Amino acid sequence: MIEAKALDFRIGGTDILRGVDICVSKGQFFGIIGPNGSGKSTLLKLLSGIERPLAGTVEFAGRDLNAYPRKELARLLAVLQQDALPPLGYTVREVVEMGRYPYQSWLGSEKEDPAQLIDKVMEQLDLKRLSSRQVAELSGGERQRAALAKTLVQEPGVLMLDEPTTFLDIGFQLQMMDYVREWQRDNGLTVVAVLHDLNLAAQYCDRLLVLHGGRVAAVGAPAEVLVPELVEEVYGTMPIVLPHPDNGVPQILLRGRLDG
Ligand SMILES: Nc1ncnc2c1ncn2[C@@H]1O[C@H](COP(=O)(O)OP(=O)(O)OP(=O)(O)O)[C@@H](O)[C@H]1O
Repeated sequence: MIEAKALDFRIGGTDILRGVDICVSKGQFFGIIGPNGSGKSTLLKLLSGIERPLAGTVEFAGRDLNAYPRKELARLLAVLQQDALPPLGYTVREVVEMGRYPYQSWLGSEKEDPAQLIDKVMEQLDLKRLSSRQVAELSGGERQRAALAKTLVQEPGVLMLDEPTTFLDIGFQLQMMDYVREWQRDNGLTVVAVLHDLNLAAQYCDRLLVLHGGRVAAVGAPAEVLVPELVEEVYGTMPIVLPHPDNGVPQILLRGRLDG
């Protein structure tokens, strides 16, 4: 579904990404992890076409990303960036409706009325009671849900998420990830997510790519990637890794320097 080869990216003479390959199959939940500054958000920008690589190629379904007309790409791909909502003057419903832009004619109308779809997504994300509230008045978790609803009504085949759980408490973190997984399973959505929380990444992702200093340090299933030696090499701290009692995926326990 998504294939990027030999991606290089540089800012002001500094290498940010070097020789990054990534291959994501249709319907996969793919996680990008790595320490601060390792290039995760930059990689997501290259994969979504927000930035162009200095060298290398990005293809969606065998076609170069740059060959897609803008609206066609917007029907295929939705990106949830951090704090992506317009700050002022819109209600939650209006913001969610903006997700239908790729399907509208230049007059702003659609062939089929999207109201039912919008209602369904708002219902699923528990946004109906917030429908006429201004987005500026929402809590962090409510804003994240509204932003996710906007991307889901876009009915994308591919959803890219940049740290979608930042600022959310553990209840909302799980809720957010569960919503995305539900869509992934029910609608065959392909998900590429930059995640900081390694335990969430292990729970939800089919595959993980680890970036370290702008290069790929490892790629594979969570159990192949989240091993103590690699975590120590990349993050500089030696954790305890245990299988989750529910499903056996690796979970990380941190050790303070003075512990043990
Ligand atoms: N506009 C910019 N100008 C200069 N350097 C930049 C710019 N944008 C990113 N960088 C640098 O590129 C590197 C990778 O940044 P990026 O945001 O992709 O990392 P990240 O892995 O997403 O980090 P984090 O986990 O802290 O969000 C960092 O060293 C960052 O300082």
